Amino acid sequence: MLYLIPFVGAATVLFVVFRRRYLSSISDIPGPFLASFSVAWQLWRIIKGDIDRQCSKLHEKYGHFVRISHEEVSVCHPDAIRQILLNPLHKSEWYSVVALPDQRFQTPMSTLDPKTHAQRSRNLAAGFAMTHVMKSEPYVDDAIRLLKSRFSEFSDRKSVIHLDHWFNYLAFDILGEIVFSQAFGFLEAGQDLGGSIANSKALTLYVTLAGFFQSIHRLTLGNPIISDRKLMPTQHIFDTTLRAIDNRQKNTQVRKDILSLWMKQREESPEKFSEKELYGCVNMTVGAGADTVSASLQSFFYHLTRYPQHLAKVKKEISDAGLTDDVISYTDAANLPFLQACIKEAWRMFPPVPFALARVVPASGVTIEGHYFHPGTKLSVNPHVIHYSRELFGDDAAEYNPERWLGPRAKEMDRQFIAFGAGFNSCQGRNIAQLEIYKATATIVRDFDFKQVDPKQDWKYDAYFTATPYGWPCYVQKLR
Ligand code: HEM
Repeated sequence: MLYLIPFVGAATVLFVVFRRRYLSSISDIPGPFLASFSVAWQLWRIIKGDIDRQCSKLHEKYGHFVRISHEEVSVCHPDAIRQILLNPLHKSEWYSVVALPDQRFQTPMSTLDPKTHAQRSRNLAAGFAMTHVMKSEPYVDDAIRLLKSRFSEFSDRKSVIHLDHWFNYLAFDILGEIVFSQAFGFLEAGQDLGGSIANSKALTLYVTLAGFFQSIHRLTLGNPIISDRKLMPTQHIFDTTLRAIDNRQKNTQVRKDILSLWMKQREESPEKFSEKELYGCVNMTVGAGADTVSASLQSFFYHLTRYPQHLAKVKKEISDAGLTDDVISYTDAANLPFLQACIKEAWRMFPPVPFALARVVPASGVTIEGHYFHPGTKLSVNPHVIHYSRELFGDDAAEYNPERWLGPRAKEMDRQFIAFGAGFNSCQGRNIAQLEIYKATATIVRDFDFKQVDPKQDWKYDAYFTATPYGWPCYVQKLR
């Protein structure tokens, strides 16, 4: 009888493959062969680091709907954002993995249903509110001032600078100030202290893949027994968070930072905000708020060095506005329309989260362009795919053209702009990101010029859940 086992195993696999490929409610949706019966295509493209570009190519070939796994359809359609992200639908199981280091550390991001998500988000709202974030502006100024002085050193020495490193140091240090009342010290040290930045890339790849294997993840590396022994690959970022909390306790000059507001919230309603949840949320904030900002700043300068006409125009706008403060204020930067268009276009060209934001079709089903999707199907919207759609952004969608945000179609395109996601799960740190990015771009573009060591060399990046470019060394020249 034993000799039958391989045959029964093979027959079962063939049956599952046949059923998924030919008898599923999404069998009529085109896509790669592997995706018609498994998640193998997604895993392979994530490991290759090009899932965003591959998805865009497939939409170019097949149109509005592409089957990217046996149970998931990527949608690139004028109604996609309204029907899928704003609806609001439950998030796919994938998101559970972002409870780090294990499932006891729940956050809004790891929460799948919109109701519980809203309740968890309320705990964090005061800390992320613009009125509170703005109180940190002087400390953001300090960090930008320090970055300027480090850039000046590179300029004086005429040595090569890697902006991916320096923008990450800036973003981490600002997070430290805003969340823990103290910079992490990356800018001061001029290096990746403790390998935090290098590790966060490995962590992102691990998390992006582990999201497809929740049960295995929870039984193995995402198991409390493992995480309590600090053996998790995700441990590094958690250690960074714990160290920052520890240092904050010793700090006699703690301000009313984000952590103080969240701790107050927990004191008032401990039943609604557990200690583990608080730690999870701090961890999520540190994890979400550095690479994304570094990617945004890089995209701004990378594209402007390649489009001198836009660079000249943004410099002129700042000069005409007579902004002479050593660090330009948030309000002044927010009032420069062309600068704002350049920033937005940088986000459009390079959304720092270039991954399928997947939601689950509810019992009532979802119909898009007459196509009925059955309950349980995963529908996803990928910011990169949407932003590069010629149907949504015009024939020049692949071109960096900030003028598009000042033209007659700007409002219409704005509805398709999803660098920060959309709906209940959209980015809660957007105010912080905007504060630092508006100020840093305005100040640095006014005070420095960058030239790529090899102007023909494209940057590199690996698209996991987030993506941060690298590999475009520059020379920097101080202007004032
Ligand atoms: C330009 C920089 C940033 C971009 C483009 C960005 C983009 C995003 C995107 C696309 C999502 C997920 C949406 C989804 O899954 O549907 C997200 C979630 C999130 N981001 Fe950001 N982000 C940025 C910076 C930040 C910063 C600086 C922080 C905090 C300091 C932050 C905190 C968060 C949090 C907490 C979530 C989870 C939201 C939730 O599930 O309720 N982000 N972000």
